[in-house]
Amino acid sequence: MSPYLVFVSNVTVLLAFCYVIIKKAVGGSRNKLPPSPPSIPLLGHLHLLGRLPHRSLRDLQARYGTDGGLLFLQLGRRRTVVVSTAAAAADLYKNHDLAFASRVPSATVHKLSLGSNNVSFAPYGDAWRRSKKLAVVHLLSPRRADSFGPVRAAEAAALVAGVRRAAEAGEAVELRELLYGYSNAVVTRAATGTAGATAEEMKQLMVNSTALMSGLQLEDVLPDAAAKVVRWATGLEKRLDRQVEAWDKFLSEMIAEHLEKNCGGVAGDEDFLDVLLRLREEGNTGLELTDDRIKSIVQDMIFAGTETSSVTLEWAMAELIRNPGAMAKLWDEVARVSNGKPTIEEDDLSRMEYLKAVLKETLRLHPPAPLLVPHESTTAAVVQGYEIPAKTALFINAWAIGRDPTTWGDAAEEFRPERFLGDGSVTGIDLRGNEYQLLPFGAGRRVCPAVNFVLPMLEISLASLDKKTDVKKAASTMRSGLGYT
Ligand code: HEM
Repeated sequence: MSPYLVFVSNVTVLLAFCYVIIKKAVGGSRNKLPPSPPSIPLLGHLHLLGRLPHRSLRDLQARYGTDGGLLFLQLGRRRTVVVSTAAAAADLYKNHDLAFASRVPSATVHKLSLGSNNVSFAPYGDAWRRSKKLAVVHLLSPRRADSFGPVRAAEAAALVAGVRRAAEAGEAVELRELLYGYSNAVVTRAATGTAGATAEEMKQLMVNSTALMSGLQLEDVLPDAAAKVVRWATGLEKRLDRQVEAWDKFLSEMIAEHLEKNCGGVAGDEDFLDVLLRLREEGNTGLELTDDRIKSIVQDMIFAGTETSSVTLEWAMAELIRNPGAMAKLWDEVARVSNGKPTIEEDDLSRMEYLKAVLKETLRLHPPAPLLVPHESTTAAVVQGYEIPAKTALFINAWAIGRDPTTWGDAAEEFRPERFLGDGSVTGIDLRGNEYQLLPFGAGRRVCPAVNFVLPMLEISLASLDKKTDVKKAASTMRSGLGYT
């Protein structure tokens, strides 16, 4: 063979070899990520999210996903994995919980949460672990939750009185406002002992902060430095600074009042702020409880607890009003267990099985955080056979998982508390993240630490809004209606 032919054939073999290697590498790396819809430059898949992202994500999963239950999205700058089935959630929580235990960083949230020195937004690490332990052991333990029984009873009575007043006068009632007022009062009284005008001030701070934190954040699409310039140029940075100052002033006054009040020791039950100040004195949490950290933790509890609880109550009432059969069963149970007593007592709640099923069913269909709070991975992980790189955001679509017909059957979209009762199809499923089919509080390391605290708070208010309260009469004249989205 001529040297020329040898050269040409060698080059051809070499090129073919390179082609195969490159194709394999490119194709292979694409194959290693979960399936993904077509994207557009800069936004990636952001434009596909819509007004109710949990709904859009379920539709995207149905259209582009596979049985693995994972979808890969490029949301602006953020690589994101969405989990939409109980099986994928089980794999993730059982095998990769640690890898995904951090939070997606956000400059706005960091600022408004007073430096993320708290439980909800702290990145995974020693400080978060110690803060979480502190919350679980000292703030939200079953014993501490019990100690707030009188607060729940008083606020449930105020809620009932508000509804009755409206029903008797035949007036329109903003049930949403009353339920928010109830949740806000219980959570702020537990956190700081505060009610009345001060709780109102706190409510205003929360409303303003939520408006600044919700929706698309600049850093989602722009590099950090550019996002900072835009925040400064648009006045957003100033608005954030003002909001942080207002929180800081408010919480500093709160600490000063508590220190003054507690100088001879706390009389009666402690609120969260009392507990944190006492733990600082005792000095054995392994965490430096500076004023700033205490402020951030107290603010975190109020933020995490208020809206979630009031939205749950609102959905429960909405479902009961549009399902009169369920409402009647609940009222029968309340009447039977309370046996003619004028008010419901917390001891009665343990005998109200239908009430508990109503709450489970409400949280199944309407988890107040439908995508939980986004996590972020700190290391690469192989989930359901796909390679997920480090620094990938994770959305668990608890809303879609709660409505998946493979778990919940053909009537998955219907409100049927009976499914959790007797020989119902899913009797044994609980709310604590042990069953990956029902995840309103999340699961694993980042699970909500407040289940003990919040369930009696939700139960006592729902049981108290019984037949005698005339909630139906009041609700039938509701001005704004309940959220049916
Ligand atoms: C119906 C009421 C509530 C629901 C449905 C709920 C749900 C959740 C969810 C989904 C998460 C995120 C889980 C995750 O990241 O995977 C969470 C976290 C958290 N919740 Fe709740 N929550 C409720 C009430 C409360 C209350 C009343 C408090 C405090 C008083 C609270 C404190 C927290 C905290 C501190 C975290 C952060 C946990 C962490 O990052 O490790 N929650 N909650």
